[in-house]
Amino acid sequence: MIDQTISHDPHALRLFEARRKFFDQGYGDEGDERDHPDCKLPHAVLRSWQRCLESGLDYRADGRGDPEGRSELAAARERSERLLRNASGVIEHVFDQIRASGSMVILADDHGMILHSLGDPEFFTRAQRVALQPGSLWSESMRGTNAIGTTLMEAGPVEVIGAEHFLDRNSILTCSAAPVFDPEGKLLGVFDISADYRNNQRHTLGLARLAAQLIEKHLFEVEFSTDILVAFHLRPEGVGGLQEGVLAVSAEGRILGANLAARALFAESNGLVGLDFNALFKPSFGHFVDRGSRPPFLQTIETRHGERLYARLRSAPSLRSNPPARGTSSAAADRMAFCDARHEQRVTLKCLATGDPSLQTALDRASRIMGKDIPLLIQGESGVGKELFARAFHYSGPRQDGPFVALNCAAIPENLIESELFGYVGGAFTGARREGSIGKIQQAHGGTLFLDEIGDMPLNMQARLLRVLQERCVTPVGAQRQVPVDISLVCATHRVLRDAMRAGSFREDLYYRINGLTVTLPALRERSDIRSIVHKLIAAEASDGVQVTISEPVMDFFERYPWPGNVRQLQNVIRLAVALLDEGETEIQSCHLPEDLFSADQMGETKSGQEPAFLVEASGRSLDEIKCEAIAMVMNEFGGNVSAAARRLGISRNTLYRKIGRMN
Ligand SMILES: Nc1ncnc2c1ncn2[C@@H]1O[C@H](COP(=O)(O)OP(=O)(O)OP(=O)(O)O)[C@@H](O)[C@H]1O
Repeated sequence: MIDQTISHDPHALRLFEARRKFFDQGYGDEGDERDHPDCKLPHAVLRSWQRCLESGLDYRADGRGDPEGRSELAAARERSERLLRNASGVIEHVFDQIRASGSMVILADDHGMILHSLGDPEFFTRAQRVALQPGSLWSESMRGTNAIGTTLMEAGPVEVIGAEHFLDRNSILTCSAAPVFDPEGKLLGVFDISADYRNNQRHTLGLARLAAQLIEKHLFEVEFSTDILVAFHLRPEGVGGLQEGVLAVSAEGRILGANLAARALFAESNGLVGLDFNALFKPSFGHFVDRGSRPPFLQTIETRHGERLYARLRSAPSLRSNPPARGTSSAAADRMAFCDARHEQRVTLKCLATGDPSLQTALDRASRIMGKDIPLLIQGESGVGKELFARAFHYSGPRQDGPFVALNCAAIPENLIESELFGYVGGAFTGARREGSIGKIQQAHGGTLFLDEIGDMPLNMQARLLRVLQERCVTPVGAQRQVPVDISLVCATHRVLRDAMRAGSFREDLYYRINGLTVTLPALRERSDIRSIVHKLIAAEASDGVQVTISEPVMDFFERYPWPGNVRQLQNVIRLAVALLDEGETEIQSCHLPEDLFSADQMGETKSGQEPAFLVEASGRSLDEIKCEAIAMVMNEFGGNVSAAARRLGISRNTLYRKIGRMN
């Protein structure tokens, strides 16, 4: 049963003793300490031995099992094409790391058939003696306890060293394996590293696990490249690492896929796929997306079981083109709810007219080019409503029954922009969906294509886009033929494109092609219709039938505040205020406003003693007046109680005394 080589190895001898106990007396000592003097067997190994014994397998059996024929291997590879495609890079990478260590890297399918292997030549020959080669089946029922087959049975990483293999003949091996799951939690196969028993290295199991995780990560990112990804971890620094949990979520907030860490965190018995984001987390999906789309991108969220996580929203191209239905996402609902007809999905330019002259000019000019083949370029700071304007332009014109398709050029990785915009044919590149994919340009056929943050489009894409606009045809990646497209183009940017042109990051010819008409939307602080917007936003946020009003001091403060985040910020402030109203309370007062609206920073109390950037920007508008206003309002609200007012304002009592002194 044991050869000369291992007879000098204390571990091997203890293992030999353990085998004797198990096979002769029918029991074994379980434990996780392999080096324990009593040679405790790892739980997984002992469980496997028991299974093998119960199935009638004989440990002395030859069990070699010739490799299946070529056609079986080809069929298995075909069946596992998705696994092979996503694993090939990892196999090569890991093999590079362990080259010349007398090891072999193996990928097996979910039946235990070896699909692919890379190994050092000297170990290859030994491995072949036990049929460790492509086409061989290493299921537990076929070959007893072994890392591949036992990993499949245990659905977790397993290391099987020397005589822990059930069959005597396999005791020349040491094998470490980890399962690979698809984003739905289905076991796809096993990543294994095998070597001569004498070359056993402690860290090999860790390497196999890491490799399996890398394959899963790759698979996840490729399969959900066009969906919304939510990455999270218990610690902020864990987000972005290999241990992060990742969920792929549809625009409606439904879970489409979950990686292993996410599945482990929730441990839902029926899996996570198909569940609603809102059933797992607070805040709602809409709030999460809304907050996660702007700095600071890392936010805290809570699971429904009260666990606090750090989370980040990753590429969400599909969100903008397919906004969630009202009730599932407040972000999308915001966009829809702006007209008085609150359930109106199709906002029009008319709805946006709330009395500000410069906005009115933009609306008038845009109306004039409606239905004409003139591209529209919308400029303005972040949050002023450029996308809403683009939607309104689409739904006010003759293409309103066609699609409105949006792509945020800043929100998707550079290497995905091409396939997102132009689409691709099946097999065009590694990771491409077999059936290919239709790009945004083609999706917008008969309607409007909205390219947000066009200033962030990579230069090579700019050249291709220009060609599409000139030729009115698109060529998907890998396709031989052009497809004619009929689109109306609306672009938006918060950058000054002329500066980008001068800096060489934006093509001049494209610039002239996209700005048939340029409109610039005013920053909120420059608008004269803040009151109307506030009323409309309150109406959109308040629940049906409840008439919410706003106190005059708060409205006054709103009119003077510089709103660095523009309408988006105002909308968030109002949403919070409405949510903070007590039952029966119908008036928004300063106590319903977020504290950071008055924070020390915003009151000009920065460490350097300088005004924060947005206050400097608004310097033409009497900052002192704004500060005094805020202080007076809060002091008034707390009946002159300085301590309470200072707490509310987020500044110290001394600072508040000083400020009041200066005001007087
Ligand atoms: N005139 C408006 N009336 C009501 N709500 C508005 C208005 N303008 C913008 N909003 C709301 O403010 C939020 C931000 O608007 P939008 O996304 O259109 O801005 P943006 O300028 O495209 O921002 P970014 O440059 O950051 O993409 C949205 O929720 C939108 O519904």
